Amino acid sequence: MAQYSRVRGSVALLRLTNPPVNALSAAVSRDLERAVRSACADSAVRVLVLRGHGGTFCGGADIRELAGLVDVPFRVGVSSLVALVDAVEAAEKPVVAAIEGVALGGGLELALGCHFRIAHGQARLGLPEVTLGLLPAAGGTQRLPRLVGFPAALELVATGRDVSAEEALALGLVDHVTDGDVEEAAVEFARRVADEPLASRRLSTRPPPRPADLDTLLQVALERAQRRARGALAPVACVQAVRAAATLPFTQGLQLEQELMAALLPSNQARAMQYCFFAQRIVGKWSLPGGANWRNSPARAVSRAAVIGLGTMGRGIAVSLVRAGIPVVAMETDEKQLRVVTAMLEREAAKQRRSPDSYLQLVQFTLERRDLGDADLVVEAVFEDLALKKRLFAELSSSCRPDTLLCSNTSALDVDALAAATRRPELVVGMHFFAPAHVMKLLEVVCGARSSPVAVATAMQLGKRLGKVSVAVANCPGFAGNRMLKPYVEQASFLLEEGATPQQVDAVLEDFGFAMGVFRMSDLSGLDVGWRVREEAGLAGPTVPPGESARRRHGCRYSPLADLLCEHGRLGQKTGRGWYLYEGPGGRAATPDPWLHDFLDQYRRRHGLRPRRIDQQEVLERCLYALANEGFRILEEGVAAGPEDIDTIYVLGYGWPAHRGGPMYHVAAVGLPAVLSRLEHFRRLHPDVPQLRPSALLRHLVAEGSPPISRWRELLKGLRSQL
Ligand SMILES: CCCCCC/C=C/CC(=O)SCCNC(=O)CCNC(=O)[C@H](O)C(C)(C)COP(=O)(O)OP(=O)(O)OC[C@H]1O[C@@H](n2cnc3c(N)ncnc32)[C@H](O)[C@@H]1OP(=O)(O)O
Repeated sequence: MAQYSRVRGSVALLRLTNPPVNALSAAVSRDLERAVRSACADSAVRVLVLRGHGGTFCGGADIRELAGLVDVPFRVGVSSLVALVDAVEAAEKPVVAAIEGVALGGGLELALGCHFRIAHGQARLGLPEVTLGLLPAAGGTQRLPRLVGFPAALELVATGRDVSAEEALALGLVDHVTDGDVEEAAVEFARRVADEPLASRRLSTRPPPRPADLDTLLQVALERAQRRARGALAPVACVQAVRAAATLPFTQGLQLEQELMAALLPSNQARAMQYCFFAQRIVGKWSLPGGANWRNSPARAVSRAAVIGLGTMGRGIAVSLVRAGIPVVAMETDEKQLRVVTAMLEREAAKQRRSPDSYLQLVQFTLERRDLGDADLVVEAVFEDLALKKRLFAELSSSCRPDTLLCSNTSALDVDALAAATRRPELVVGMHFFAPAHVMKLLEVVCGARSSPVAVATAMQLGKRLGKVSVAVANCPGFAGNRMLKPYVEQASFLLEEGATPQQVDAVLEDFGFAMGVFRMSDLSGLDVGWRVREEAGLAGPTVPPGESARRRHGCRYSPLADLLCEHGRLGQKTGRGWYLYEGPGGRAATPDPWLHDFLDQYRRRHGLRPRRIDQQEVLERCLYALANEGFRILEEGVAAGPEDIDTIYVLGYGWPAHRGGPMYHVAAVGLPAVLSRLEHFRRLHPDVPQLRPSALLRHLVAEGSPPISRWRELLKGLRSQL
């Protein structure tokens, strides 16, 4: 697991080996500590270089141990890693970290224990523990501010953001960056510093810098952490731990760091976030009913892509492709959109510290379909209109190379219908990006009934290359994410009819941890989006059958509130009014609107609805259980392969708070029997709302004794699956 060999006579090269990411399990930490001590005791050794095996330094402590998936008591785990870092720092011979790939979490803490750090130009460094509901507990919160100062340390520890080697150099986190062989550079460097005094290189002995505005910095960091993830414990604990570096001697700071970690580790939030971590890896392991899967189906190389339509979605997709180094042909008739996408690319290039030209030269704008002919993959991102998309797919099928993959960014439409319009249905898949597509980490890959393994593999792989988590789902209206959103939004509207206000519902959801409540979200995305979908489905507008009552559709309860707002021209932020009032068209600050409250009063009176007081629990249960209930139906039908897929979709695509794990994780944590009983209760009260009827799968799981969520995926394999 950790060996050392001598190179160039006096340099001990220690290699940390624990594939795939050289995670520091308790056993590996102990082994490496022994190797460090042996090298230090070897009189032929003057200096040590520490590197990782297989092109990466270290992915941190072993998360399986932290999550309790491998049985190692917390004290043993922490003490092994802390002892390792302490031993490295205390070594009487210089230790140089040779960082390539990643140095994350405990891996970076280990590097902070080293006396010098050399990084490869492509390396990434960071302390992502906060994203696992934890904090760096091997001295990271105490050493980092002593090295890079408080502003940077607070930001990096509390957000978990990782930095490039270049940024690390600018911060003083590494001493040297090389684009050549990192081991070579580190050995060279080590020989130069072999005789340097080490006292000032031991971060634990350095006095922390004390900026004059430290109190303000800490206060701002705390408020930011609280705002960013409402109700999340870890970001606050991270700030508290870094603050200790300013106020306490190193050893006491370390002790506080470990006490905070000991409180976080067994918390429900940490469990939920670690579940999310593994869920995001499980979803990459897709399979299709015919037996094709991620292992046996190689993806096709995408060396040139095309995007059709540079509206909000198409622009983000084009930027994502360019950022990943993929040349793009972008087809758009509106010149204004070309200017917008050009400006976006320039901004992105600046963010990545690249020249604007390095991005702009990868895009070719065109009006001609024949220019798409050479693309390996086309992503269509035109207006959400099935007839228009079908026409386009038929044309693409004639004009593109016979092996070009045709992908649609539709968020709800029938991918099989698009495939049927082409002469290559096996090369058609949905690639549902989320807005803004260059920011959001989720990609729903929609597998049509005839999509081939190579098409699915290529779309899944491309998502990963774009830095996204790809989740394979089967084709059905709304796929997984938007299909589940429908009952959630509907419940919220019913609650308004029954006496709630948009701000009351939103406040409950935001207290739960959503970045935005359902009404603020709907104002942001635009009320007309759902209105169009409802019109197409015959639920709103001229397509509603004559004689249908305002509050019923197909024999079930229906709320026309959103349709009525659209008819009043209240489309959300874009028109300056929707469920809330804004400063003007395009405004962002939502304030309650007296007009809307009058409108709701009149509406209730018109329909004989007596408003009642609705408590927080009812808001939460009706919205979230209706949503999760649809999730069970999706699993039952095999539209998604497991709860991890749904939870990943919701956490990465819909702002579900990661510290609550996702909708399926949440209901499992609440307890399936309790959720079933509340759904039965609401169903009795609202017999005309089918979404409140508990799904067969929920009943089945309760009847089976509510197995843990980790077993659902296996159990579902016995049911009908489209994936
Ligand atoms: C009881 C002990 C107490 C210790 C106290 C000290 C506390 C220290 C805290 C920490 O260090 S927490 C860990 C912090 N590190 C991270 O959060 C990094 C997590 N990993 C990643 O971000 C990525 O995996 C990666 C390292 C950037 C590699 O990405 P890549 O896309 O190349 O591969 P993946 O598919 O993500 O991962 C491959 C494989 O490896 C598993 N894995 C990754 N990191 C860890 C880890 N730190 N521990 C255990 N396993 C890890 C991952 O689950 C995949 O496994 P699979 O089985 O192939 O799906």
